[in-house]
Amino acid sequence: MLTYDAIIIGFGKAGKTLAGELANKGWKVAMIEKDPNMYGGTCINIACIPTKVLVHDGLMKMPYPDAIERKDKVVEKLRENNYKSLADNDQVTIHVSEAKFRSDKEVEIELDGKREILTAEHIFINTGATSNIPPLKGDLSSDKVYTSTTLINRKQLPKKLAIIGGGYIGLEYASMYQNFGSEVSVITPEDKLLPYEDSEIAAEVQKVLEEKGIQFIFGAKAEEVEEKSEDEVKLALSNGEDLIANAVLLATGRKPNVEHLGLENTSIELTEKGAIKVNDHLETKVDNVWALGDVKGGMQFTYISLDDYRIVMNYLFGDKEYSLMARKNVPYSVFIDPPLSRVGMTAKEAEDKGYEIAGGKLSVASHPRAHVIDDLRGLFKVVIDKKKDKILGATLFGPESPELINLVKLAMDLDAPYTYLRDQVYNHPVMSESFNNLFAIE
Ligand SMILES: Cc1cc2nc3c(=O)[nH]c(=O)nc-3n(C[C@H](O)[C@H](O)[C@H](O)COP(=O)(O)OP(=O)(O)OC[C@H]3O[C@@H](n4cnc5c(N)ncnc54)[C@H](O)[C@@H]3O)c2cc1C
Ligand SMILES: NC(=O)c1ccc[n+]([C@@H]2O[C@H](COP(=O)([O-])OP(=O)(O)OC[C@H]3O[C@@H](n4cnc5c(N)ncnc54)[C@H](O)[C@@H]3O)[C@@H](O)[C@H]2O)c1
Repeated sequence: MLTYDAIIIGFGKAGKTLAGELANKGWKVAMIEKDPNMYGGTCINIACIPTKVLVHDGLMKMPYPDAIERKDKVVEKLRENNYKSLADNDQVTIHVSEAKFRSDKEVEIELDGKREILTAEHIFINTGATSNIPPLKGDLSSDKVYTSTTLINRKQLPKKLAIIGGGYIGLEYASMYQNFGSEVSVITPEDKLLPYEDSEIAAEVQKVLEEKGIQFIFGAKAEEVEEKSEDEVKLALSNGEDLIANAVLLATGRKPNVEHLGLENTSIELTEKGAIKVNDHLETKVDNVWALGDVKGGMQFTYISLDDYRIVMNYLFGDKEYSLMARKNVPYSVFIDPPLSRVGMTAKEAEDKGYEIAGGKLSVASHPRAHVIDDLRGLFKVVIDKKKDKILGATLFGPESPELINLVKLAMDLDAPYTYLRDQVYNHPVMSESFNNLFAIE
């Protein structure tokens, strides 16, 4: 049996950051990662970074095969950097193996062809999530059926791409592949786009994406996939329509990676949605066994995984004050063209919670910077608590919104009145100066 101070399962954002920090504090750390192509985790290898390289290169009108090649180089470089950051640390041992719990504090791996048991007082589970495969009849192992991971390894641009699911992945891939020149159809069971977003902005997103040429099929599910020819499949939809495509993307959510983890050999419990159940400090039902990132459910973002790391570090070495409850406003962006970004509540959510609200609204086309960059698409909206003059939320659909939203988040976290963003001296001509007008609320 090999004994460590900490065992970390999964080389994801929280896990790798934690490994480095614990090692720097003198802990002997075992990092277990099942796939050497995943050093650094999901984000840099198969998710945020490769997709955003492709989003960028699609906008630049780079030919698709060249963009795929550039994406591979970026990923390789980042993976190598991530590997080195831990491999060069004498306190860290990297084991390449699938990890499986044998008991609450024992983890089995394969080492030099033999089974080996590792133990530690502290164990951190950071195994991420994996694509949900929808219940679809037909051969899902077909070389024309993809997940978000496999589609971006396809070397040749699909002429016709059918996307099942209209969430983050569905929309980002739709926008990106349309920019490269694919004809894209998105099939979604909902009756409109982005049902949880401000409805006026969601309608604007739909209009802009449809103007790009993306087709949306609402209120429908894909039921069966059937090979038509060497490079075509037929999708049978629940509304009776058929769709012919060269590639099908399954973009129907991601589920926590708990399979094969041997949790049945422990007292660790799962939530109804199959995530690892944790308390406010991310500890599981077993003392000193923690779960961080996608595997513990909730919002699935890299920066949430990083913030989970902060919670655990604060608990182990700090004042124990930081927790899930103490986490402030979390912004997010969907990297469609132009991007959609959001923090806090929509007007409807605020009203449903009983706030007396006022709203600010600005068409991107009315702002000078939009003319400078020749992109007039989009709409910005903010929601204010009328009684306290505080910002309740912002939904920004337009160029540079992924940067802008962090300014609003900062003002909200600092509990600043909305007039703070309204009355700032901003430089010019930039997008943030639109806040002078967006927050000019009666
Ligand atoms: C296509 C796509 C695009 C995305 N874009 C963004 C974006 O732009 N911005 C953003 O913030 N988020 C984005 N996300 C979400 C983001 O990628 C995830 O939230 C984040 O990577 C989760 O990180 P994590 O720390 O939970 O673990 P991960 O990074 O998922 O790491 C888990 C690791 O554990 C390993 N593992 C699993 N099981 C075992 C086991 N039993 N033994 C050993 N190792 C194991 C896996 O191989 C993996 O390397 C995107 C996701 C996808 C799919
Ligand atoms: N920019 C970013 O930060 C970013 C980008 C991509 C992914 N992500 C993360 O990855 C996660 C997963 O993304 P996602 O788009 O797969 O999930 P999602 O939960 O955002 O959307 C899934 C969509 O699939 C639909 N769906 C479910 N079952 C279906 C079925 N059988 N047929 C047709 N449609 C079906 C749902 O109605 C929903 O619209 C997101 O929650 C997000 O946190 C983040």
